[in-house]
Amino acid sequence: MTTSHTSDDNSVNGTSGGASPAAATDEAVRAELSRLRDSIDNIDAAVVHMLAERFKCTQQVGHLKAQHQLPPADPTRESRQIARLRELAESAKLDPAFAEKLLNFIIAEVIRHHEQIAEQPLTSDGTRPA
Ligand SMILES: O=C(O)C(=O)C[C@]1(C(=O)O)C=C[C@@H](O)C=C1
Repeated sequence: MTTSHTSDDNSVNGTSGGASPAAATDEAVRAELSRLRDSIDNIDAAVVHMLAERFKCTQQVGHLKAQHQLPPADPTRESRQIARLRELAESAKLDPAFAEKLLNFIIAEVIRHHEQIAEQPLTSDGTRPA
């Protein structure tokens, strides 16, 4: 959406009296921006909640791996995840390179957590503190 303003148009800063066509356009732009930002905020909240759930799962994986002396990283699994995510991204019209970078970023953090868990000393019952 584009808006053309003349050089003496000061409706953007709210001093035009509010009745000019430009002021009405400005209001429509502000309303559209606000509607889109509300959706962005909802999507960001969903992303945070989904990531929190993912990290709850990977924390359990970290404990399982530490308990059974399995290495924190599994490059074979990662390759499959990346190939799958790139395909999903393509069909969703999302840049596959971006999807891959994002997954690698998340996995790097998970591996860091796995390493921290493995470094924690075992408690008397043979488990590690959550
Ligand atoms: O599936 C595993 O083995 C995990 O530890 C989880 C996970 C992931 O975050 O998806 C993290 C590290 C591994 O290299 C592969 C995958």
